[in-house]
Parts: sequence; structure tokens; C-alpha cells
Amino acid sequence: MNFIWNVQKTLLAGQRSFQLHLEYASSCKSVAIFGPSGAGKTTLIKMIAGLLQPDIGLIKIGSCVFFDKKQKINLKPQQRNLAYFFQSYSLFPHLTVQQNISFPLKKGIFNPTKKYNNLEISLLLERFELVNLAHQYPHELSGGQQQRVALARALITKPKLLLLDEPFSMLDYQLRKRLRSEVKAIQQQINCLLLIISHDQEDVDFFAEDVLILENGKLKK
Ligand SMILES: Nc1ncnc2c1ncn2[C@@H]1O[C@H](COP(=O)(O)OP(=O)(O)OP(=O)(O)O)[C@@H](O)[C@H]1O
Repeated sequence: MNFIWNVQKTLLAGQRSFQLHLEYASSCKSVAIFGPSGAGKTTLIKMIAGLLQPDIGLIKIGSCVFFDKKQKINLKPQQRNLAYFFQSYSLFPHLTVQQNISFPLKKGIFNPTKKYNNLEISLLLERFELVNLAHQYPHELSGGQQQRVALARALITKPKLLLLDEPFSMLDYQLRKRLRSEVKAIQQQINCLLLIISHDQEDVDFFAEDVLILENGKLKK
């Protein structure tokens, strides 16, 4: 199985409480999570990323147990070998496009230098149509250009799991189509699993071998 989880989580905000209980197992490589606003999609993906701890349960991705309450296993986000692209992605404002993309590769305390270059970065700049913007700073970019930089940054470490939360929302139709193909090609090349949250049916049709429909913290399907 590639994806296994059985998790429960209660979130409290004032008088409101949201209860999530999801059980799933699949040998698919790409799964889409679909559902109305507030259904629990981001909550689930945050638990998989290690940013939110389930109250009880188990999360196993590929051969790696990320979380197991009974066995007291809870890997840190950086131990999970994943990349998480989320809606309010933030680029480092003082770093250029190229430096932002290479940031996850940096070793030690220094930021990547502007001259830092390697083949992977050049390829990603090309694939995400960022070559001409390599030396610009985030505030000089449009929303869609920033989104592409954040996607390239997510992929540079060749993660085993790619978590995408509305990855193409800021892009126009044609660019969206091209980038879907690029992301899929990279996914196949680095052989990683993919979980994608999207309200766009075309994203779902393009990527997903299986679709999970969430409603009010439960699986609909
Ligand atoms: N930190 C929190 N504390 C309390 N409740 C929260 C917290 N985060 C989210 N919730 C609640 O949990 C529920 C699920 O939120 P979640 O962000 O997972 O939904 P979603 O399906 O991703 O929605 P959207 O499509 O709008 O992003 C919502 O009712 C939300 O108000």
C-alpha cells in the first residue's frame, strides 16, 4: 500500500468543534482530495505533513510510518521526506527566484549565493518558465509567477511525497495546462507519491488515480 491512514482529530474554536475521522488505504500513486470549504482537506494534509498531530491513529506513506499513536511514533516534518506546497506559500523576500528555489539544498547557515547553479535548478527554471525571472525578487513577480517559484522550490529536494494544496489556482488556463504536465513529468521522473487538494475538476481528472471526497470531516465515498 502507498497510502494508509486512520486518523481522528477534534479541533476546537470557541464554542465550535470540528471532528475529523478518516480511514483510507490505497496502492495508487496519485490521489486527489476533493470537497467543500471546511470539509477538512487541509487538516488532513497538515497531519500527513507533520504540522498537526492526530489525536489518535496511524499514518503510513510508502514504507514509512509517519505517525502511530500506539507505538509512540511521530516523525518530525523534516524526517518525512516530503514537500508541501500550500495556498499561502511564502517565498523569502530577500532572495532571488533562483536562490529561493535552491534554498532547500543549502547546507549550513548561509543563504545560497546568487551564483549558485546546478543542473537541477536550471531544469526547474526552464520547466516552470522562470528562466528570464531567475534574478528577480519575489516583490517583482506576479502571483502566478510566485506560485511557480514555490512549486519549483517544493520539487528541488526530490521528495518521496508531494503534497499540493491548490497548486495552480493563480495561473491562467493555458499555463495551468502546461504546468500540470510538467509536475506530472517530474513526479514520474523522481518517482514520488502525490496528494493533491484542488477545487478544479481538470486537476483531479489529470492527476488522480483515486479521488477522496470529504464532507464535514468524513469520507463521502
Ligand atoms: N486551528 C484550528 N482551530 C480550530 N478549528 C480549526 C482550525 N483549523 C481549521 N479549523 C476548522 O476545521 C474545519 C476544517 O478546516 P480545513 O482547513 O481542514 O478545511 P478545508 O477543507 O481545507 O477548507 P478550504 O477548502 O476552505 O481550504 C473548518 O471548520 C475550520 O474552521
